[in-house]
Amino acid sequence: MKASSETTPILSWSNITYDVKSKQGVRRILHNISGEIYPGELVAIMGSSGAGKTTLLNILSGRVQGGRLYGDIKFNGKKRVPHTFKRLLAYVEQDDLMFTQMTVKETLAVSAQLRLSDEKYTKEEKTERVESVMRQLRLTHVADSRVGSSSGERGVSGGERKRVSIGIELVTDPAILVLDEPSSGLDSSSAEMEVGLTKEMAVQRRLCTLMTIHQPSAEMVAKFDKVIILAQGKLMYMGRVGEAVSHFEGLGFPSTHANPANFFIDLTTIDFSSSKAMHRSEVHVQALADAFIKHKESGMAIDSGNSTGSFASEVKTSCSRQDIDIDITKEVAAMTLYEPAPMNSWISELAILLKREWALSVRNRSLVYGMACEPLVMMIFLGFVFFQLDNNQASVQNRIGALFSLTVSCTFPVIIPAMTVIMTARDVVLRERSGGAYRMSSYFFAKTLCFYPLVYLPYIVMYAGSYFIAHFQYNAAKFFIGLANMLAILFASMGFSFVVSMLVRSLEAAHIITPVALAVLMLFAGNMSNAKAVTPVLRWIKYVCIYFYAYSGFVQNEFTGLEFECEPTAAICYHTGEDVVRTYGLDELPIWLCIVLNLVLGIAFYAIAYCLLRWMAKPRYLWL
Ligand SMILES: Nc1ncnc2c1ncn2[C@@H]1O[C@H](COP(=O)(O)OP(=O)(O)OP(=O)(O)O)[C@@H](O)[C@H]1O
Repeated sequence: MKASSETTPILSWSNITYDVKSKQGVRRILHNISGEIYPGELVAIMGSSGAGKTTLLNILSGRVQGGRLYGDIKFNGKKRVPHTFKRLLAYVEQDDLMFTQMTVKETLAVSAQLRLSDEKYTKEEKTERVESVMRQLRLTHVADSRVGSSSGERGVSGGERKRVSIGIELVTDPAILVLDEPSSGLDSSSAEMEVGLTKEMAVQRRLCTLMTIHQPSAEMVAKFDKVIILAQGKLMYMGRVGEAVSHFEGLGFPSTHANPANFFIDLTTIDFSSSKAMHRSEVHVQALADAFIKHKESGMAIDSGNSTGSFASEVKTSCSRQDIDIDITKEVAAMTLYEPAPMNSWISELAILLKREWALSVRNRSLVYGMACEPLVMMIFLGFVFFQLDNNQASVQNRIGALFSLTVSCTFPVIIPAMTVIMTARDVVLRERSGGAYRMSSYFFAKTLCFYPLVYLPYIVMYAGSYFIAHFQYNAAKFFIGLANMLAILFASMGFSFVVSMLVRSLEAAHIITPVALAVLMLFAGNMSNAKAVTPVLRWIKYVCIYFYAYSGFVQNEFTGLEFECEPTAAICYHTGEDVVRTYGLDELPIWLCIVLNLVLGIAFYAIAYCLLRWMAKPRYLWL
């Protein structure tokens, strides 16, 4: 594709300079980088590891966070407006962040349904868009296969998965496609196919495509319209591949490689083998950067006859001829809290997300079986360890133990799996959110609503089963009050799992922190310590403790109205259930208030989790 000189570049940037703070002071990551891309061009950013490829890509995509950014970026010749620009730019991340249990077609369909406006596209048009993207990306034959993952979950191949990632973005019909290392983790033929298809789309859709790439094959390089070569954050070259080779040859570095990419990388890689070698290659890179500035300024290739040999030897011996950093355009990027505008109504988002979340939940076999089996196992043990409780003094201890086990079983087995599921999905959700796919509130509702049937149904069976097997007080009112108490602690437990999922960064850390936090809270339930005799300074904890309210509710509900036999030899004898409740200090709050307070705690947990999710998902980008 030939870029016509009379068209305006779709994206142009000048004097991009990016600094970050490091222990040694300010570190310059990019130095005065300028360039432009025209519609229909496929441009590759190349350079060795740490050259600044991803940083440049992120800056141009408006995704850089932190640090100080200078320069100027224009979209279609004008200053970029975050809302318009972000809608027209599609960013494909290096890691394929997708829901592994969804099929290829479902994944693309959800993206189209959420990200294409209902006002502009009919359902049929959205479906046709998905079909056309699948055809274009050669995904039709795997349309109904699960996406899977590279870490063992069965699904499509690595190349197909990468193409699904691209498809998710392409269904929105962007003007600019940005890909971070699209070939990483792929074998050479898949990587070539990837670049080939990207080139095809660039031509067919007049899509401007910018990608970072490490070490492309000669066949891949031949498909690039232009290359941007970076080293140490400095621009070594930007332009056509063939001209790049002659540019460097003109500077006295003849290519000995069949693959131009290897030549560029060899020429611009910093040699870290010793401090002397490092200094030498830094001087070399600086000289190449200066030479390119000169090349651009003169507007023509350096006459090889004049400079062959002399430039190369100059590079080897001298320091930089000009400090390219002194000419920074002092336009500093401001932090923008870019909130992508939703494409569709809240209800329509909720309906799409509910369908997807439900499909994800029921396809997660370990979650479904785990959630169903754990309460049933608990029911059998609770029922038969405390089988047919009677009214002797031993039954007091058994009731106390059974009710505490019931309380605890409504926390750990719910919180840990729910937390794992929420945290595993978090990165995909944040990716979707950064593309403006939906509001966080609709996602939050869909996620919570899908958990309820999975959790509540098995627990209701567990409660009813253990109630009758253990023979708690047979009384309809008591049965339903106990059930309400259990549903309240389950509600609070799920809220708790959301808070931990939003508060803790890594799943490993969450798996350590959560059991410790729950074990501490358990001390305040009123079983291990007397609810009224806790160390005064720590007593407030019981009022934010889901165990305390639930246990208090269960104990009062079961014990009130019971009378116990007193054996003549018994050292301690409880005559009535009320005596037990009083002795344990669990008569402080009426049962209805215990239920209400657990619901209030649950609502508070959900509210905190929602605020944390919104805060986490709110993109804070430096914007030029
Ligand atoms: N926010 C930051 N804080 C500190 N250092 C940073 C930051 N962003 C980038 N860097 C550093 O800047 C350099 C360039 O990083 P970048 O990820 O852009 O390189 P790259 O060319 O994409 O490398 P690779 O091919 O290995 O991914 C690296 O040394 C990196 O550690």
